[in-house]
Amino acid sequence: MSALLELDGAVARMGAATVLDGVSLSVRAGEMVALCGPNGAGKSSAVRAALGLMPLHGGAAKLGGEDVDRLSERERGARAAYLPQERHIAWNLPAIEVAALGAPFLSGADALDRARKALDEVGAGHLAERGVAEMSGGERARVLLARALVVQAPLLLADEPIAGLDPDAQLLVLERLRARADAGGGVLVSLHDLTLAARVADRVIVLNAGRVVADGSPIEALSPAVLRSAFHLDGIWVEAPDGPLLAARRLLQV
Ligand SMILES: Nc1ncnc2c1ncn2[C@@H]1O[C@H](COP(=O)(O)OP(=O)(O)OP(=O)(O)O)[C@@H](O)[C@H]1O
Repeated sequence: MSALLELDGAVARMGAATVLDGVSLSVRAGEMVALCGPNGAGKSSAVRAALGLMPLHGGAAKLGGEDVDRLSERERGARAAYLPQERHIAWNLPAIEVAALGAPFLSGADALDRARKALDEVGAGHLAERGVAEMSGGERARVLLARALVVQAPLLLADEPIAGLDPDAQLLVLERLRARADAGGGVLVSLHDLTLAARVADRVIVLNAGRVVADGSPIEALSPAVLRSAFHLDGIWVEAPDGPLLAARRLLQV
């Protein structure tokens, strides 16, 4: 079966900068892949390129085996749900109506029903009637995740979905994404927390300066050498009761 998402030697530039420099990666059904890397490594760019939201200067981006440029926006939307890093919502609508926007092709009642379930799933059922402009950043993040879950596309791309969330909410969100993969969907999630990435993901892809520098099982990909070269960390993995735990300190000299 072909991958749900594929970047094949993707090259992208912004102004004079090359932000993706021959990136190849894939996400298959049933797989949760964490995209890790330091600030500016190209994680958001890779996600956007995969969705056809950033033009490529070389290589290819495919969704469901088809070149993304050949797909209409409606077809892209049916193949992939996208939770962007940006959490701005222009209109002060109740959370349930914002979440229902993830299912524009359903009747109003069905969309609202699905939206209510998704809000419950992310622990935001109590916020359903509240205007999104009257929420904290973390509450709004849950509403936007609910909107992405409402889409029910085979693939879910989430760009730093746990940034700014409290620890319990971080684990809840990752559990929901994990559940998507366990139910047969593909999930690509960018994460800065390497311990959480190692605990939830089947595979970790590390980007640095627009290149893939590791792709493998979490502990393999986040090896001491990669921690050192990509993250400037002196780190080791230790076995803790709930899974691997990264013990790391900054490298003073690289
Ligand atoms: N509008 C822009 N114009 C020029 N360069 C940009 C623009 N947006 C991003 N970049 C550059 O593109 C590179 C990749 O950015 P990207 O947002 O993909 O990184 P990231 O890994 O998601 O970073 P972060 O962890 O900080 O969110 C960075 O070097 C960044 O400075």
